[in-house]
Amino acid sequence: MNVSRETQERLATYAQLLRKWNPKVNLVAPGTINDLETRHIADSAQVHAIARRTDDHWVDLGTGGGFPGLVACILSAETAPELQFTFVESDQRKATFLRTVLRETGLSATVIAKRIEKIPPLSADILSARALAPLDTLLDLALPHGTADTQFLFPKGANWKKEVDNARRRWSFDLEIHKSDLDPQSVILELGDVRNV
Ligand SMILES: C[S@@+](CC[C@H](N)C(=O)[O-])C[C@H]1O[C@@H](n2cnc3c(N)ncnc32)[C@H](O)[C@@H]1O
Repeated sequence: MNVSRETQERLATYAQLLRKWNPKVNLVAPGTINDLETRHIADSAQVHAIARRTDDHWVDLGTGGGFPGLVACILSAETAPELQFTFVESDQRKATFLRTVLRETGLSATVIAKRIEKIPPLSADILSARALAPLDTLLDLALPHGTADTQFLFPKGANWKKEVDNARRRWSFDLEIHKSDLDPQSVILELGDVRNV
C-alpha cells in the first residue's frame, strides 16, 4: 500500500492489537487471521479508495473488528483529515477493542456501542457496512442514518447479484459496481438516491 510511514505504523499497531485480541473477542474468523493484511485490511482499503474525499461524516455500521470503517479512518487521517468517523457496534467487547485501537493509534472517532435500530439518525455523508446483512435488510438498517446525498458503500461476496435483485423488489437506487482486486467474485456496491418503492 502506498501510504506514509505514519499510516504504515498505525496499520501495524492495529494489526498487532487485532492479533492479540482475536482469540478472546473473535474479531475475524480465526482461519483468516494469517491473511489479515492481504484480505481484511486490503479489502477495506478498496472501500476507502472509492469513497468521496469531500465529505464530513463517514458512518460504518456493524464495524466488528474494524472493517471497513477503522481501516478507512486510519487511511483518511492522511487523505482526508477533516473526515469524522462514527462506528456502530453493539458488541461491547468489540466496541472496547475499537476504542483501544483509536487510543493506541492517536486517532479520534465516535464509537456507539448500541444496536443500529435504537440510535438517533446519524446523517452520514458516506455509509459503509461489510458482512452485516443481505442488501435488502441492510437498507432497512442503513437508510435512517443517511441523507438524500449519502454515498452507500457495501462490500459483497459472490452472491451479490442475487442480493441486488432481491433488494430491487422493495428499493430503488442508483448502482455502481466496483470489482474487487482481491477476489474475482467479490464487488463493492456503491448506491445512491436510495428510496423505498
Ligand atoms: C459478521 S460481523 C462483520 C464485522 C465487520 N464489519 C467485518 O466485516 O469484519 C457483523 C458485526 O455487526 C454487529 N451487529 C450485528 N447487528 C447489529 C446491530 N443491529 N447493531 C449494531 N451492531 C450489529 C455484530 O456485533 C458484528 O460485530
